[in-house]
Amino acid sequence: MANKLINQMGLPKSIVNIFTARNIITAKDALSHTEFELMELLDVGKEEVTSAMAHVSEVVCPPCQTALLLLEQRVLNESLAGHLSTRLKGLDEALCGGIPFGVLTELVGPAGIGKTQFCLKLSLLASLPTNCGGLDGRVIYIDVESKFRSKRLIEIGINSFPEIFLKKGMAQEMAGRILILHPTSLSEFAERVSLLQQQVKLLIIDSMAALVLGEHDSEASRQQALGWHVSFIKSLAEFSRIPVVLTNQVRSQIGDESRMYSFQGQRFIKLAKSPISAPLAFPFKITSSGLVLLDDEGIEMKGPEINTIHCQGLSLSTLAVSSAEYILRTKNA
Ligand SMILES: Nc1ncnc2c1ncn2[C@@H]1O[C@H](COP(=O)(O)OP(=O)(O)OP(=O)(O)O)[C@@H](O)[C@H]1O
Repeated sequence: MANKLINQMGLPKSIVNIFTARNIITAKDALSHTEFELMELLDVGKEEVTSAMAHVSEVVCPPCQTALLLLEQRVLNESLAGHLSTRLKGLDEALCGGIPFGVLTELVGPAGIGKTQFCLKLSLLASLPTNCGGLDGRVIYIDVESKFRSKRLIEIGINSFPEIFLKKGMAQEMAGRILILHPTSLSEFAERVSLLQQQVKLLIIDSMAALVLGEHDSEASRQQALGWHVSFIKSLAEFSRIPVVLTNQVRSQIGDESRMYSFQGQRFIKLAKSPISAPLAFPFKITSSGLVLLDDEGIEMKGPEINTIHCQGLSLSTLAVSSAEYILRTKNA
């Protein structure tokens, strides 16, 4: 707007010529002066300058918007952008339809909480036909630590969508839509990024931390690499307008990193850092059909508790779903 040309604003030709003669070409050039300076510079009267500047300001000023209009636009953008339904009623409602397209969604929690189980279910949902509520697409599943189990995928499919998975050949067809990659680095994946054009409707990276840790020795170089990785994946999400889900394991400062927690108490999915939802926590369990919410209402969390991940020795164990800034947490959060 500031670079808009004075001679294209519908001002009288006489005044345009005076501006041009004094090398005042754009709206910015004109608006950088006070009216008195312009009177002196252009050698014209106050009335003419005031009227010309009012016209220039009007042309370059962004149109007025009400709060209601901004809200309506946001809702419209959201619905155009789309969501991948998780089929977890409370979570979908809080997320305005599910995992959003075009942005990164991070699943973070301790080992064994259910991040991979959640990813398996999302993969199935993206590959299901649209008349069954899916996206009828292909999925790229970056399985960094070789935790993908096709047997478990089929088990979740049969128990969640028996009408599809029990039909002859359908389980194979659905599973065939999920392409598993085992890159040892993101650069290796980046070389195959053209795969995203082939009807891919979901990208999963399980786990992001492992992808970065595998490539770099020192903490400083990891953090630097993470910045690059996140920008790259963010732009992939924005460019391809598909949901991108990353997992990230929270590790205990004291514990043995490799062992799974036993989760004696209740597991919770917390919705943290969502730009559209209240900070909610949903109790869940894992069954043969995948993650199941025990309550669709959710518990509203007040204060910093929403960003806390509980793991060992506590009754509350958490899987956090967040769709905002990305933080590499290699220590107990
Ligand atoms: N068939 C099943 N029925 C019920 N629960 C299951 C089944 N298969 C796996 N689980 C549960 O899933 C949990 C493991 O989840 P998952 O592998 O998703 O963990 P994760 O968060 O991805 O861990 P990591 O960070 O180590 O990859 C186990 O606690 C187990 O209780």
